[in-house]
Amino acid sequence: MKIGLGSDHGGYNLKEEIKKHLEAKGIECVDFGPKNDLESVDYPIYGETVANSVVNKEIDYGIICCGTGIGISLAANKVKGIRCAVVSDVFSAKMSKAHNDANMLSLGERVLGRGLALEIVDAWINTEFEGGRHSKRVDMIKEIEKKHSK
Ligand SMILES: O=C(CO)[C@H](O)[C@H](O)COP(=O)(O)O
Repeated sequence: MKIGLGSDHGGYNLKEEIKKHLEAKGIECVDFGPKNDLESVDYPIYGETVANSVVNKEIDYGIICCGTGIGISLAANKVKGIRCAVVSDVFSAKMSKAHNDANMLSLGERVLGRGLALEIVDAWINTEFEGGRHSKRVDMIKEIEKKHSK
């Protein structure tokens, strides 16, 4: 499994913690930046960059962070084919994969402690999409996307 990571300055430390955590498990990570949190950067750039890499199949999944997880997820979700879930609890992390087939996860460094954030990451990467009745609903989301991308 290859995971792309990105953040803004507000999510930088959490991105670094997630990278350490995943690499310690032998999971390959591609870090799309930023390289430090010394300056303020704009989250849409990093949300879109990681999202592009997911839809281009250069990576399997994306995990992105900003202060709240919200802004960067909104940017990622503008990329056709992305289903990015902002998550703050383990149950929603599991459901975002099992029911919604989320291909990106977004976390807020100013919302979550490190321990919970890493539990959420583990729950998310270890959960599979269940398919079945959920496939039809995910397909309906894709239809909406098609309708609005003309
Ligand atoms: O959470 C975020 C977007 O949803 C950003 O990280 C946050 O807005 C950055 O704020 P500031 O420039 O004040 O550090």
